[in-house]
Amino acid sequence: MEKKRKLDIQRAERPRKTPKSVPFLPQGSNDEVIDIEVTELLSKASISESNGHANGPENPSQDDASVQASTTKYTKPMELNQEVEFEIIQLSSTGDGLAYNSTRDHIFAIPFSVPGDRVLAKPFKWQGKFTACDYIKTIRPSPSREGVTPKCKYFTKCSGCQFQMMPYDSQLEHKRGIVQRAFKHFSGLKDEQVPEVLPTMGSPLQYGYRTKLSPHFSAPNEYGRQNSRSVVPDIGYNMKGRMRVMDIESCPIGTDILQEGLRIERKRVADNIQSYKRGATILLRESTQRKYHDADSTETSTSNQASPQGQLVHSNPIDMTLLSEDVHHDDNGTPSITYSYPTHTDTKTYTSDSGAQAKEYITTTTTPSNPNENLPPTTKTYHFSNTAGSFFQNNNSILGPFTSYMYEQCIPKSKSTNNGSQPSKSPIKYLLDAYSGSGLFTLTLSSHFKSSLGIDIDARSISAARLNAERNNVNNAGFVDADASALFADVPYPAAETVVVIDPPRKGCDKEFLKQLRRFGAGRVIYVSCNVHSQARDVGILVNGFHRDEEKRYSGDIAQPLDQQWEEEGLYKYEIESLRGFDFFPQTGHVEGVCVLNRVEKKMAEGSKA
Ligand SMILES: C[S@@+](CC[C@H](N)C(=O)[O-])C[C@H]1O[C@@H](n2cnc3c(N)ncnc32)[C@H](O)[C@@H]1O
Repeated sequence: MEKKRKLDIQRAERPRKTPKSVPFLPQGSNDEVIDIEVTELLSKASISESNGHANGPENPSQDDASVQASTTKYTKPMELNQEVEFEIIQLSSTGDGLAYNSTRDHIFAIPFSVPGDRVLAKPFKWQGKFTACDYIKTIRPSPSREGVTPKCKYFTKCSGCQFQMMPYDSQLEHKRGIVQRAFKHFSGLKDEQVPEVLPTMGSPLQYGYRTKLSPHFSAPNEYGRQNSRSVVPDIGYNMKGRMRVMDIESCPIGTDILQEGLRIERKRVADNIQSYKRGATILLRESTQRKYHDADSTETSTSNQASPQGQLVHSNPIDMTLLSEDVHHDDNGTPSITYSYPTHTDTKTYTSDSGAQAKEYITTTTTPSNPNENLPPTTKTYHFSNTAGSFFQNNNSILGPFTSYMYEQCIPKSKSTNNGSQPSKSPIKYLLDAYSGSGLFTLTLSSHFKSSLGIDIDARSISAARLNAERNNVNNAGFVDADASALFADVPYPAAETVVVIDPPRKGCDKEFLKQLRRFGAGRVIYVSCNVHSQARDVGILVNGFHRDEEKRYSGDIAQPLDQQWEEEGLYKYEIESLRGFDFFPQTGHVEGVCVLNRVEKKMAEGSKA
């Protein structure tokens, strides 16, 4: 009986089947993001039409127009699969150029195009309000493309990169807009609750930066396998807009050693194709071994105790001026590349074994908190080893500036935030690192704190984090291998003196985690995310306790109380101090968001919490 009741509940909670004109769109997915932006564009067109129309309503509000646009039954705008010319008017957060049809009541989404372009494209998938198109060619390029040549021969076919035709500054500015729109559409917050988004921090490397590649292939041809023929499938990435793999021999956003690895692993698969019954993904992960010139031995041959000869935490400034680069293949054809710098040499290798160890170095640079002291910036180099198949950030070149930024953000600098209220008066002395992985933040931020605690659900990452703490001589950090929401079960730190760093996977935090965070009431929160849409939703919950209501979205009412009980229990709320994007993935449409929040002090005295 109980079992049947459960099943009924599950059924009732499943998304209801919606009419074709209102498809169910997974929250924060690319489909939902483009749907919202297309709706907005159609609303604009409908407002300008109405304003210019003698019998139209006088000054209809934006909301009226949204409702109108969202409830219309859409008709297919044209036969698909024929080539048409379009004028691009806007770039969506999903990286598609958007164009109106001639009657401005339908949108076409054309990848690899920018506003100002006139392009030839082939509509292939009607999706109600808009139609997805294949890019064919640019007929009249926008002036903004001038001087930019895509570096990849697969660009405009492969789904990996969207922006190789854009100047890098424009990519960064566009990503700032993505963060802005994410908070406008997904947080449920009022404009005055969201500060101006700071300029996107660029990546030092804009090509050759990815330290992990994962090309894949579909099931090898059955006929070939049965007849012992070598029929090698395409090995690479999905074609843009299709679930079909295209053959990719090189990927210029990958690091040099991974280009070598890609060539070798493609050949390995081709030579052994008879042994594959199914498709597979190939892991390629870079690993670095560093030798400092001021130490007489490499790190791995020294003990874990810092010694003048073989320092594990390298505190002297390092000079990254490249002096020479030497590609080497050993007798088995295994490649390595040695890069020489004035202070050290880095030897890069790659692994395709998800259980092998991969190693990276990250140098944080921090300026003294009191500018009057006139002290030089302090640099510290950490090294991280982790299992190649576990999570680690994929762009090493930005991790130095990024962790330095994170370091600066841990402690509030000014007495008031841009919203005019005050950050916690209690000094921040403790760090809780939720979704810590192998300890990137727990360790690089550790010198700020009396004590730090990292938590991650991946046991392999937590073992790596403990070893990384030892190897980097970080003695004030502990790690727990558990679900993030367990973090608040028995926190040893006073809430007002604690900063919580959150860096969840793309789907964001679950409600239980956010509820517990608001109950604990950490003095400061830094929310890092590779999906600014789920980040905006979660930040909305921290700030207002409100969330977007899926059912009501189409009637323009997106902010609903999450849970009356939360409000009655008087859980802490937050306000946003700053918001900024980081370009972890140049040439692609992705942006990493960092949102810094302060606890709002309760009006009534609640001494026991703080
Ligand atoms: C985006 S990664 C961030 C890792 C780390 N902060 C870093 O930058 O290297 C997200 C991490 O969340 C972990 N994770 C996923 N679901 C989790 C959960 N429910 N509780 C705790 N950790 C989780 C994953 O194992 C992964 O290490």
